[in-house]
Amino acid sequence: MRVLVSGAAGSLGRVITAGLAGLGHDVVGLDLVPAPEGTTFPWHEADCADADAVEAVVAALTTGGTLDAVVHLAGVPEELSLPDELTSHVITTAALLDAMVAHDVPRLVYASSNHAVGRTPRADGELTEHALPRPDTYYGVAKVAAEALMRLFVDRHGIDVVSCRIGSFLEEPTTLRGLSTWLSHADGLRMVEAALTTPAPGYAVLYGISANTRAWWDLEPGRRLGYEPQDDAEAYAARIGAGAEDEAEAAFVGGPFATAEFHRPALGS
Ligand SMILES: NC(=O)C1=CN([C@@H]2O[C@H](COP(=O)(O)OP(=O)(O)OC[C@H]3O[C@@H](n4cnc5c(N)ncnc54)[C@H](O)[C@@H]3O)[C@@H](O)[C@H]2O)C=CC1
Ligand SMILES: O=C(O)[C@H]1OC(=O)[C@H](O)[C@@H](O)[C@@H]1O
Repeated sequence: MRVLVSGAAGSLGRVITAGLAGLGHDVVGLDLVPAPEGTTFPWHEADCADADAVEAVVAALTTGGTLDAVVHLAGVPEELSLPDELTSHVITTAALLDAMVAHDVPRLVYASSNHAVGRTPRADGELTEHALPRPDTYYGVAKVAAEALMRLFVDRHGIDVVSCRIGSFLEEPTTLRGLSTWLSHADGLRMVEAALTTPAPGYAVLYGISANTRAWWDLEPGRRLGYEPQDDAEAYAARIGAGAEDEAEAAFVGGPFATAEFHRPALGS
């Protein structure tokens, strides 16, 4: 497949582009910043929040060729102001969706986040794909809004979207929470590959975590799409130690993002 990967210079982007290229896909990178040294695939430097710039990139890639999918990983993975979050996650997604529809690009794989449902209490039990939007931060609000926008485009235009609500994408888990929420690099690639190749998903959501012994987020939605995680954070449990998890952090899906540390006005400073 020929795949445009936004946020290609980032922590997910570097792993996913290298992995997809290794699987034989024809990868094109897109990022605000230049290609990392040694990059061997084509690269476009543009702001995904700039609709004209995104349109120009997608137009160039679809003139005399086809683009099979976009993997949208561009975005700031932290809590910013509400307007900045909306720009980083919703406006960038909108620019890509508009360009995809204009140039018949049929599939989007999106790096959503557990923080879209981060304020869901752990006491509610297993977290399923049917959890209602329940963000823990403005970051989470923006992921919810991006998911709503993608669903609208699926319904209106018949494109396919797989929204991956990622846990903690790291080389290895570093906290007690991470023993439940870890997504290994190899499983991250398996997740994206499944989301790219599963036949006709329509609009689908999955939880992007590894096969962690301590997981309490449902892996079935991913398995239905062909995502079979192989790694387990438990292998690192001894290294992390038995230190008690902060009670407030353990109480919600979003962990620390759901704590009072992030409480602030939605507008103004
Ligand atoms: N790292 C994690 O554990 C998780 C990440 N995610 C999501 O995955 C995506 C990627 O996250 P990471 O790779 O960790 O972040 P990162 O900060 O390492 O990489 C993001 C990349 O996107 C680029 N970028 C940011 N805004 C852009 C824009 N407007 N236009 C073009 N490029 C832009 C940056 O230059 C950077 O190279 C984000 O959307 C994040 O919300 C979701 C859940 C967990
Ligand atoms: O929940 C988590 O562990 C991760 O979730 C995210 O969406 C964030 O981008 C990342 O900074 C967090 O570490």
